[in-house]
Amino acid sequence: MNVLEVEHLNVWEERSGRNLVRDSSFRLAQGECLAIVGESGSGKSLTCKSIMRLNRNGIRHSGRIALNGEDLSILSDKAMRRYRGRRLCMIMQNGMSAFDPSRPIGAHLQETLGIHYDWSRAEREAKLAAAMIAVGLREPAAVMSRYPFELSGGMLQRVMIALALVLEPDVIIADEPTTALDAVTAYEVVEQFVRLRERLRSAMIFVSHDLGVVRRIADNVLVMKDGEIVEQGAAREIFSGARHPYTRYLVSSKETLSRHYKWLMGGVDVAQG
Ligand SMILES: Nc1ncnc2c1ncn2[C@@H]1O[C@H](COP(=O)(O)OP(=O)(O)OP(=O)(O)O)[C@@H](O)[C@H]1O
Repeated sequence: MNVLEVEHLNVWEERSGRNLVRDSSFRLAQGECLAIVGESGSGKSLTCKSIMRLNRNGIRHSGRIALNGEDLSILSDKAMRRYRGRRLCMIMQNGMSAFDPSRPIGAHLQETLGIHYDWSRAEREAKLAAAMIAVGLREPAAVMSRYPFELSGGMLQRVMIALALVLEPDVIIADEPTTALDAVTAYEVVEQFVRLRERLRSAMIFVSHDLGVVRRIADNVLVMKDGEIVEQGAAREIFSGARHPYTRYLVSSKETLSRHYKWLMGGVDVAQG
């Protein structure tokens, strides 16, 4: 069975009636990673936020979004809040905006786990510490005592990945999680996402501008343009034989970045890669 099914998703601005995402349908199987690519403003984030029911006031959506066969649109806001984090986990582009700036990271993480699990404080702390070590944060106690602004972008992304490891959601939605990072840190963070998938076998939506990253992590790719899906299919096929001219344009225009990424990953010669 599919973990997530999105059927005929439409997103629009209430005030003007302007369509922002049109008739979008896709599915996600267990353990699958689906990349959503497309230029800025094509509707990638609104698609993710609609699934999470996190769109701002003034943005409406319709269509069927089902998690393990259960239609999410019939859930109350309270029930949906319980699903967020525990079953649907979103990892944002900017780690800083995901955490409460006025409290140490550990307090925020403890509270999030406390909402979803009946563990004691000591259990929560032990699980968080183990997950932090697993994602390469060597001194969990020190990280937990810091405020968000005291950690780098790469560390904040690792903290969010560690939290996802403990929460074990059914679906992880990562919205451009590496865009704000330098190339080397982005590479390390992508590798943590790869490991996260291997460990949890969760389904994942990975939004990215960087087709090099998409090649590394995605099984399937969905291409958006002006609020519509213009192409979807297996990542290998999209990269080798894209049918839509826009996808071909994306693939060719991102080749330079991909070469740089391959070079970082495996020492492939930039000139040849
Ligand atoms: N709160 C909002 N109110 C009105 N329009 C919005 C709102 N949020 C997004 N939009 C519009 O919806 C369209 C799609 O936005 P979205 O953020 O989903 O794009 P995106 O593909 O994620 O882009 P990026 O790669 O820049 O994040 C854009 O035209 C954007 O201006």
